[in-house]
Amino acid sequence: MSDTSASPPRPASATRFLPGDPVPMFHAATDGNPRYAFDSVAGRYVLLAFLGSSSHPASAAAWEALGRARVEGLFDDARACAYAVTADPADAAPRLADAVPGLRVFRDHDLAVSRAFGAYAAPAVEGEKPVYSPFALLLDPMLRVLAHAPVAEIGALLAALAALPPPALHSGAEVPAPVLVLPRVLEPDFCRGLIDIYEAHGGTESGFMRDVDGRTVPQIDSGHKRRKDHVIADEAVRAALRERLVRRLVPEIRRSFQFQATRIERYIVACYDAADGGHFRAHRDNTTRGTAHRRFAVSINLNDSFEGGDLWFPEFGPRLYRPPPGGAVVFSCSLLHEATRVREGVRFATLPFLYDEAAAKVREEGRRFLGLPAEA
Ligand SMILES: O=C(O)CCC(=O)C(=O)O
Ligand SMILES: [Fe+2]
Repeated sequence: MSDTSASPPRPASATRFLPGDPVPMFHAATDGNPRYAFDSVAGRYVLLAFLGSSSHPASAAAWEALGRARVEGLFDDARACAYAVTADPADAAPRLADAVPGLRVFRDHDLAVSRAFGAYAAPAVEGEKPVYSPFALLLDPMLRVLAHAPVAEIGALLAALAALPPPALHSGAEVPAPVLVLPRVLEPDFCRGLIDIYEAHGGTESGFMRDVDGRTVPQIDSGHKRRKDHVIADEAVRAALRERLVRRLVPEIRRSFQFQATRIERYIVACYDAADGGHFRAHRDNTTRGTAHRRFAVSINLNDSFEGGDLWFPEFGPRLYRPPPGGAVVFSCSLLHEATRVREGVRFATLPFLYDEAAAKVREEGRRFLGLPAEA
């Protein structure tokens, strides 16, 4: 966005992030996960402490303070969690070690994260060594800055965190997620027909996309996602589904979001079965190069004879969303969302992604990175 007004004043502490600013998303190694996705921690308060190295006395003291606060119950992964960022290989466990739930360590040995957040900056004078300026950020459940402080003053951030309301009330009152809930998209007979197709063919365990070594490839991890999908092969059924989306869903997306959807990805009947713990944990739908074109995700339930199997949007609080059979929940593919575990029965759904002509160009580009033939 271009703007002719002056840039905001520099904050007093080392961070260039001011209250209200969204922070960069990143992947970094923890001891438990070589590619921990920071964007997936949204939905709770987050304390992100750039320590640099615990060989700095102030950073060592901040680490101690985080550990004490965790023991006192401040960091539990539900209301809040904390992350220390170290660039120092000498901080390997046990010097700095994860204490789950609540406290984890990012191993930022290439300094990519520290650089992105301005904790590690090139020297002002050429020839001098770059400087690491340890500081901490307190983030809201949408991963926007609430407060910042040099690590020596981390106590002030911990006190501020302790005084905050539950995450769902961080903006003062509970707000619904910016999603569209739309009943009556598919008729009961049409829903029944799609379930019949699934039952006639069965489904195959479906993965999720991840970028690995520059390619977007499907991954199977039953801890993250458990669902079987049948890809609808019958062109007449695809056309009938498309017709209903164009007639009943596309105009409502235009009304609510000023977006003209012209393309559909994915004609599937998905099945989350309580018998194998069907679920899909918190994720966003457009975070890989092969999926960057996706604009709106659509969840249309085909039945209602199940317990659990709700959608929720952690960045916007704990409210659950469950479209009636034949009804849709439509949401931006960049929102964090989760399909909760089906506790009883079987949930059938059809789950298209919508995009437009501009995004079709992005998809064409993205095909180069797909590690599998792209679906029509
Ligand atoms: O089960 C749902 O309604 C959502 C599925 C989902 O998030 C996905 O397939 O990416
Ligand atoms: Fe999704």
